[in-house]
Amino acid sequence: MSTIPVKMPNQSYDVVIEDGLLKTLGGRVRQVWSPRKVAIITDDNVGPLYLDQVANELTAAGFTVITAVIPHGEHSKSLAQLEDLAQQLAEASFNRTDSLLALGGGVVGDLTGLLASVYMRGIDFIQVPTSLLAQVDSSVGGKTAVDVAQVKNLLGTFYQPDLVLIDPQTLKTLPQRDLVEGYGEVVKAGALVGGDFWSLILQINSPATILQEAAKLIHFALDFKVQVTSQDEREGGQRQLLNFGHTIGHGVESLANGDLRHGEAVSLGLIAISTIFADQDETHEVLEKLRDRLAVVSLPVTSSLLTDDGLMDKIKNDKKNRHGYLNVVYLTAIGQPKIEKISLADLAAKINHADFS
Ligand SMILES: NC(=O)c1ccc[n+]([C@@H]2O[C@H](COP(=O)([O-])OP(=O)(O)OC[C@H]3O[C@@H](n4cnc5c(N)ncnc54)[C@H](O)[C@@H]3O)[C@@H](O)[C@H]2O)c1
Ligand SMILES: O=C(O)C(=O)C[C@@H](O)[C@H](O)[C@H](O)COP(=O)(O)O
Ligand SMILES: [Zn+2]
Repeated sequence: MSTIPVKMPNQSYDVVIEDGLLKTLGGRVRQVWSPRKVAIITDDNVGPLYLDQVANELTAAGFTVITAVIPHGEHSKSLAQLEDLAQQLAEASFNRTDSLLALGGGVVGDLTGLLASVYMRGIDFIQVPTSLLAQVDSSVGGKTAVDVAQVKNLLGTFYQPDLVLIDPQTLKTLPQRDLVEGYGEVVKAGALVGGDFWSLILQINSPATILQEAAKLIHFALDFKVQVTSQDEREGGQRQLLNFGHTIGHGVESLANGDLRHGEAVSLGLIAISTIFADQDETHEVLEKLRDRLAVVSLPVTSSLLTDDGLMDKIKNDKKNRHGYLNVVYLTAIGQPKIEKISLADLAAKINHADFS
């Protein structure tokens, strides 16, 4: 068992990582919350696997539980789904003293976090991430969102959970495609950090090894994410590093309209931005190292979406577009990230000239 304490400017919370933690979840939640009504929000894949167990744990710990099950997948990160959940809370007479628990992947976590931040102008919530992506990235740091007008995370808030409870055992039921896509975010983080984190990534050569090393990967990724987000919650500086691979990644994810998982889109985005900046021996080396690590687990490293005519239109909608300029992240070496301001026109020209084959 290990606990990573998170100290944000206005709030502190713990990230607890423990095999089998779901079995003691009620007691853990009781340490941070007095008895109250709790709505567990999950999706229709995770619900049948873990909802009864989590609901029973909370009930035994003295909470009054209601449950809401949403359809799985990115399309549930929508205003319609947010409204539907708010309606369910209102019907159950939820008020400001009641709380939410997100049980699922990044979709459930982002949506539940947003709902918690706006329901009656803010109620408490806890993250119980069950996908690799959510355990290494989305459950920590407080970004919440839904997609609107086919723009990723267009409406969202920064809103921190009261607790993050991670049981790596839940990854055993995660379908292989979802395990591997989550690993896309791990490669992103490992490449930013370098050192022992990257050394571990060099040992991963199959989905089975991802699962075997999951606990260590979660620790490495979250140590980094906690350190960055606690110093820069609102993304004015260093937090921009966590967007490595996301400028083009979010663009291709939107273009794919549900056919690419987020981590797969990030994989393409990492390769695309590294290709664009591969103008010296060292940056070429970075590109080849990333390609090798992503391809070894069959993450996508090339796609016709990277040369799609509509890609720049999607990128223009990025919420980090400031008067026609974006800050993008690339690496001069593994563990050596750089943030560079680039105009949309220059980025478009670089994308047009790049060889993404
Ligand atoms: N807030 C953040 O900081 C942040 C960071 C990274 C990504 N994200 C967002 O996270 C989302 C992607 O998250 P995701 O990859 O977890 O997708 P997801 O939530 O859709 O989960 C992937 C799939 O795995 C299933 N699943 C989850 N846990 C399972 C388990 N233990 N057993 C069986 N099936 C399980 C889900 O039902 C779903 O079908 C994207 O919307 C992305 O934008 C947010
Ligand atoms: O926590 C962050 O900050 C990140 O950028 C993590 C990303 O992996 C994540 O996909 C995030 O949701 C992207 O945020 P956005 O602000 O680009 O929508
Ligand atoms: Zn991401």
